[in-house]
Amino acid sequence: MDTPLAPPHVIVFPLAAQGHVNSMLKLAELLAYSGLRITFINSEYIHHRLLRHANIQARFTAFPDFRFKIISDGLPLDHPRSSDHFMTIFKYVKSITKQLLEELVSAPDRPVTCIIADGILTFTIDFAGDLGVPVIAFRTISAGSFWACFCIPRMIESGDLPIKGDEDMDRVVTSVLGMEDILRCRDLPSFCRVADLSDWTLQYVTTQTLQTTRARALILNSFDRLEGPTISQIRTRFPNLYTIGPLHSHHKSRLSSSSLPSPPPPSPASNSIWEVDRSCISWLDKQPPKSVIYVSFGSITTLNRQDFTEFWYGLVNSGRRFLWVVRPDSLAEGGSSAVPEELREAVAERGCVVGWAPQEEVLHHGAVAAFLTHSGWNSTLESVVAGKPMVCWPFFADQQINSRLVSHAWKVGLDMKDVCDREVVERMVNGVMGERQEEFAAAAGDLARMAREATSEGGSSWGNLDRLIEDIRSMKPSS
Ligand SMILES: O=c1ccn([C@@H]2O[C@H](COP(=O)(O)OP(=O)(O)O[C@H]3O[C@H](CO)[C@@H](O)[C@H](O)[C@H]3O)[C@@H](O)[C@H]2O)c(=O)[nH]1
Ligand SMILES: C[C@H]1CC[C@@H]2C(C(=O)O)=CO[C@@H](O)[C@@H]21
Repeated sequence: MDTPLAPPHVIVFPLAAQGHVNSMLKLAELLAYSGLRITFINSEYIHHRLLRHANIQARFTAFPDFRFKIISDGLPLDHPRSSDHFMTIFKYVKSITKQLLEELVSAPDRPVTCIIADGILTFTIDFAGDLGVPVIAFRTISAGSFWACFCIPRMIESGDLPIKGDEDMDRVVTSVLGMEDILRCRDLPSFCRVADLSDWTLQYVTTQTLQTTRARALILNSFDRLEGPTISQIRTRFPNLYTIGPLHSHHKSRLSSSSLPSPPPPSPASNSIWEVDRSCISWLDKQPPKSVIYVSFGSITTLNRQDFTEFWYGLVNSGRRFLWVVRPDSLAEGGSSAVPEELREAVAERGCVVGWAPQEEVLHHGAVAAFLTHSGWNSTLESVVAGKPMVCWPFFADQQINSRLVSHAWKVGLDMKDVCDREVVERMVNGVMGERQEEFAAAAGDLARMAREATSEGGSSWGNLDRLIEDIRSMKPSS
């Protein structure tokens, strides 16, 4: 009797952060449903939290061929892991990657077909190359943010970078092709805001981005109609490009389709590393339709006491109902996140505060009209799919570009960029909930329809994922 051929084996290697693991685990799950063998490299910190809060044990035991490989991210387990720790993680993970891949590739029972590495960890390409294993890069940010990072050398050559001080921030940037009409200096990724071009983070992000050209292919969590002009530019440099997003919506539509080779798991797929407080859903159930602004700044952002206070006053003074996610580690100085005394009554009447919410469910709730967000790419896509207008307060990295896409490319919301005062919060919340509500809601509804189309059978992202799987199946495993 012939031995059946082993399925292709894909190693998935994300940066150890909620926003990155989220989409890369969704993709890994989709590949597993298509019959591929997966090894998902996870940090110990994230893995323990996923076991506790995201039910991954039950979800992934459904696939006998799905394994987690647990590594350290270089930080002690009790480190708070807010925005300023990435440099340590990048350096540490790079230092262990060679040995890690050698170990995985040498396992005789699981020959490796390819590695899908986070596009911010493209140093993987060198180590994998030595082992004869191809790498596909998956950059978890928007096409626009990826392309701006790719154009950093061009921006330097043309004099767009470095930015020459605060008065330069509104200068239009012309050297990011496809985005000439929308980008100002203040809309570039936050690590471009340095006078010294040898800055470590700027150099790191630029190098990792440029190295993407050496990957076999590039995956982006976006869809063609969302970022058309930029995606066309990217294709000129990356012909083997797979735009397969929004992945959370794609994941849902594939799992509800009848074409799956393996049956889907009984429970919904959450990749949350915090304990979800569902009391906010009961609270939302009691609010009138389209009356609530949902406020969340993702998994990494920290606020200083002053900005935090401005948000409290801005939200209360808007007169709107609000649901605000305040993580236990939201305050930069570790201070108290308590409501200012004089606002207590108003907050009790109109507000709900939780430590972590079931965000996708919240965004789809009928009581929610709009989203005040830090413009992380997952949050932006979740809002797009739910058809909810946004007020953006970008904090760092790619968020500065995403918020500009929201306000100036798609016109589905307003951008507070670089300003955090109570009057602006009040005005913008009332802008999306009141005066310009219909205009923004109509544009957001159109985007949501396009997103659904892209991730339905016959849609662009659906077709691209099929092509990606075929591409992987055509690769020869390492021996
Ligand atoms: O109460 C909450 C708050 C957030 N989330 C989820 O947490 C994720 C947050 O992801 P994202 O919006 O992308 O923000 P970050 O956690 O800040 O993500 C990091 O990773 C992203 C992808 O690379 C980047 O776009 C961001 O700038 C970077 O900070 C989303 O899926 C949310 O649904 C919840 O489930 N409940
Ligand atoms: C700390 C940030 C550096 C770059 C990473 C990133 C990316 O460009 O891929 C996006 O946001 C952050 O998670 C990372």
